[in-house]
Formats: sequence, C-alpha cells, structure tokens
Amino acid sequence: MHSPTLLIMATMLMGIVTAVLFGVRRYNRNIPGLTSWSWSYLCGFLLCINLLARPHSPELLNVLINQTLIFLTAYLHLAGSRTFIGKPPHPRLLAGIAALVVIATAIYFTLAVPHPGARFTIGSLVSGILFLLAARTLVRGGANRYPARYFLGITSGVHGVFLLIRPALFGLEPTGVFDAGLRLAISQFVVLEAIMAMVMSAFGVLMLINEHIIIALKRLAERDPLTNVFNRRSFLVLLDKAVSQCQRNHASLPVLVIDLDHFKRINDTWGHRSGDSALSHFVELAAGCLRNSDVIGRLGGEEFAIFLPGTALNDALNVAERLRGLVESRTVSSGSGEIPLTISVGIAMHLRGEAPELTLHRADEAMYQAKRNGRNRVEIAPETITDRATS
Ligand SMILES: Nc1nc2c(ncn2[C@@H]2O[C@H](COP(=O)(O)OP(=O)(O)OP(=O)(O)O)[C@@H](O)[C@H]2O)c(=O)[nH]1
Repeated sequence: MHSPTLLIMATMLMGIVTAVLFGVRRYNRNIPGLTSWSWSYLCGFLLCINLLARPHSPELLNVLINQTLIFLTAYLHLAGSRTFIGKPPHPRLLAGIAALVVIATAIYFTLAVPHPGARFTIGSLVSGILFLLAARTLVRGGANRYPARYFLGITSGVHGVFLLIRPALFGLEPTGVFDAGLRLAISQFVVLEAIMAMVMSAFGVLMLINEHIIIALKRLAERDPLTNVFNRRSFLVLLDKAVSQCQRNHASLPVLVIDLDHFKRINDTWGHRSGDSALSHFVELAAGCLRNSDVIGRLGGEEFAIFLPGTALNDALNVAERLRGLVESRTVSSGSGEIPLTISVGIAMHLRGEAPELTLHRADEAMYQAKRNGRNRVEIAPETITDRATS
C-alpha cells in the first residue's frame, strides 16, 4: 500500500481512538489509568500528524516533536498501566532523565552528526523498553479480577519486542533496486504493525475499562457503601450458599447477629457522623477477628450478621466474646471525642434442614435476649423460637 495513505489511515484511527477514550474519560473520571492512556493516545495522534507534516516543517523542530511524542506515547502507556494495577507511577526524575536523553540525542544526531538511523534506533529502543515494562506491569499486576489485563499486557509486550528489533530490520542498507523495494516493504510493515498495535491496545484498554465498570457496579449492588461489608441481600444469598455447602459436608454453621448498643444515643450525643464512624470502627474490629472464610454483612441500621462456616458452637462463642471484649476496650475516635461502644450478640447454630432465614431469626432473638439481659453480652439461641419480649 502507498505509504502516505497508510500514515493517513493510522492518523484517522488514532484520532478516533483518542476521541473515544477522552469521551469515556469524561463520564468515568475515577477509572484508574484512563487519563494517562487517553493522553498516550493523544500523543500518538499528534505523532502521526507530525509525521504527515514532515516534508513541510523545519527538520530539527519536526525531529524534536517526533522524539518527544514517541517517548510520551510509550511513557504514558506505562503510567496508565501502573496506575490501573494500583502501583505508584515511576519516579518523575527517572522519566525526565530518559526524556532528556531521547531529546538530546535527537538534537545531536540532527545538528552535530546527522544520522536519522541513530535517532530512529534510540526512539525505538526507549519506547520498546517502556512498552515492555507496561507489559510486565499488566501481566504480573495484582489485580487478578481483570482478565483483560493479560490481553493488553501481551499486546504491549509484542509491540515492545517489535520496537526493540525494528532498528535491526533497517540495518539492511539499500544497495540495489531489490533492496530499495525491501526497505519500502519494511517501512510499510512498520506502519502497519503500529496500526495493529494501536487498535489492539485500544481494544485492551476498553476491555479493561468495561471490566472495571462491571466490578464497580457489582460492588455497588452487593456492598454497604458506608462500611463496605455485604448488604442484607448479598449476605442472605451467601448464607444460603454456605448452608447448602455445610449440609453437604456435614459441617457446623454458626450465625451471629450483632447490634451496637444505644446507638441512637451516640447519634444524639456526638452527631450522625460520629455514628457513622462507630459503624466503620466496629466493622474494622470485626474484620480483625474473622477468618477468610467467615462472612460479615450489614443487615440494616446498626445491626450486623456474621456466619462462620465449619466452626463449632464453643469456638463461635469464643469469637463473639473476643469481639465483644475488643469493641468494649477500644473507644471510637471521632472529631467530637472518644466514644465508648459496646455490642450485644446473639448466636444460633444452623439446624439441619432449617431455612437460613430461620437461623438468622433465632440469632436475632438471642441478640434481643442479650439486650434484655443488660447489653454488652453474648447469648446463645435455643433450638426453637421464643416470642420476643420488649427490650
Ligand atoms: N449514624 C448513623 N445512624 C444510623 C444509621 N442507620 C441507622 N441509624 C440510627 O441508629 C439508631 C438506632 O436506634 P435504636 O433502634 O433505637 O437502637 P439503639 O439506640 O442502638 O438501642 P438498643 O439497640 O436498644 O441498644 C437510629 O437513631 C437510627 O437513625 C447509619 O447508617 N448511620
């Protein structure tokens, strides 16, 4: 294909992808990495325009813009990938030094020792390394819940490797008609590869954004926004599953219902914000007492529930007592002062064949019994439901 046509095609594609990414970013500013990726594509788009303008602009200016944009495209791709994975950006000083080396060598190989091949090689090597670093970040990254990071990682890696080896392709100096033709074919392949890498990376970025939005929506639907534990609906779904599993494995399943004592008084005395802090404080303490397999949820207001799969009644009682003691011993730090807090806990063991809601109900009854018996205590539910007396 005609080289300028290829370049025009690349410019148009780059422009479209840049516009799409900036459009997505406008409505999703909290997606990590998206800002850097959008700017990376913008730099790629400007790079294409600069290449198109090469015959009509002063050489040094064109070369400087070119090398800077090549560096920025790759560096911002790396920065976006690191941010998305949750890593801090690379030290600015290091990035600044790398950029200076690229620009200084561009000036040197334009004014002092004119050598387009050397400029091309340095630009390719630096951006190749940056793309490989981005690939490593994405593939190794800790965010296992985003499968698309492998796609973007592999795409970045393949492009990075190609950037490293492509200067060697141009080492085939044209000495005759055949070599000149080969050289043209290689240049066209370089542009085609860049287009392919750009389109694939854009797919990868958009797939990652999609996965991020789906996970965020799922989280919103499943979690309590204040304490980040499961909401009532999700807790009941998980309890249902745990009941089936424990019945299959003949394992015990204690359910705890926990209520913060005199919570209204905390709100009335220290303010609603302090009440919110007390809720988060309790969840933090509870999380420290639980195993990975234990599940905590907020049933509503100041009432929480926990189930402990495979735990015997005595051990569940120990966990509940430990939590009760911990909450009693640690005041809630709020802007208005140190707030004392206690909890009342009810424990019910799931009975074979019993509906999960009924187990939860018996634990709730036991919790109310704890309230009636003076609060700041743990009660175990009988195996049958008693009528609730007023607290
Ligand atoms: N700050 C805050 N308060 C809440 C939230 N949800 C419910 N509440 C308040 O929690 C209080 C619960 O009060 P009550 O049901 O009377 O219970 P209590 O004061 O804890 O009394 P006992 O349970 O009998 O110890 C109410 O004042 C609710 O407005 C919340 O998300 N944040």
